[in-house]
Amino acid sequence: MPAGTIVAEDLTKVYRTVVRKPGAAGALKTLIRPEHATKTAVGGVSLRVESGELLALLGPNGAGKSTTIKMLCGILTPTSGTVEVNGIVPHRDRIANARRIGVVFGQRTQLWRDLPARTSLEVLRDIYGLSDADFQARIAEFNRILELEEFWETRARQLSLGQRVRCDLAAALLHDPPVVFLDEPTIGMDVVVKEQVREFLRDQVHRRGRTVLLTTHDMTEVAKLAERVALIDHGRLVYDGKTAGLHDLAGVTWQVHVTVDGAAQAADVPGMRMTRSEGDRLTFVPDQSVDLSPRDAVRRLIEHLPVTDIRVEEPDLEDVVRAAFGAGR
Ligand SMILES: Nc1ncnc2c1ncn2[C@@H]1O[C@H](COP(=O)(O)OP(=O)(O)OP(=O)(O)O)[C@@H](O)[C@H]1O
Repeated sequence: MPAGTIVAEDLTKVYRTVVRKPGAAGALKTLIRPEHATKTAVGGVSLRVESGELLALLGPNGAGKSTTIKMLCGILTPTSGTVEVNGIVPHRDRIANARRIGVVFGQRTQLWRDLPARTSLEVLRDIYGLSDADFQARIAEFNRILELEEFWETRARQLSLGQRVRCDLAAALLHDPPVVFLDEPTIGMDVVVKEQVREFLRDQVHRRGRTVLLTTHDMTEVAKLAERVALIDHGRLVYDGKTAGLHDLAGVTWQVHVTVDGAAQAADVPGMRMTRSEGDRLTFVPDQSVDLSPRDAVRRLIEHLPVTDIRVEEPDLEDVVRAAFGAGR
């Protein structure tokens, strides 16, 4: 398997937890004879990410995204199924795996709280056995987009969230891993820093050919960054394909809003269905049986109606994903 490839087959994780009973007597019972409950957080997920590809893993709270990413990066051992990243089984060969992946958890840091950002990266340089020349070259590369020098001498605990995650990204990629996992990397950041992080990831994928798998709840992020998405719901994959193809899955499509000269009339436009009529304003959607582009729809509407204004509305990705999860249940 080539470096940079992620392959998971039928990946499953069942958590086993102790059922806690209320009250002092309950606590005693739990201690003496604990009862267990099981929870299938991920149930049979198969996916493949090729070298140089960026995949966004989406899903509602509790869908199983973090559990999946933790199995892919070797933090958790799967209950069943197989996983290989860079040709390595991550939970079996943890040291070799750690040298070939980078991991960023948006909510946690791998920096040393009381050390300046620079020193944390220097410690990692020594752990990975990087030469000083390689270290300087890597930092210069990161600096170009992440602007680390602004807070180079600040202790990690005094960094803002955006500064901390920028530094965590540098830390995760310092040893030049082919595969990078990011769990909600931009959570809680302002729009400027979010865009900075996105630009950095785009650069790492397109120019450096890294493979990136990230989880996010931010649909703007997905629309701007990911050509391919995987949707996970109740521990199962409900979609894996092009971001643009999500529209078809959810049955959500573009629509055309038209203003006509005079009062609205019953309009019969081939290949289109009228969904709303208010005064001189009409809304049309394409017939499901017809393969019509928005451009052709506009042409047809102008041919058939006395149009004074026309606007195509693309569906909001947020609505599409909401509809998709409805469909996946
Ligand atoms: N250590 C654990 N022990 C028991 N159950 C767990 C554990 N970790 C997660 N779960 C459960 O497994 C399910 C999947 O959790 P997971 O954190 O993978 O979801 P997620 O998609 O990452 O959610 P979010 O978007 O809220 O971070 C949830 O029902 C969660 O409560």
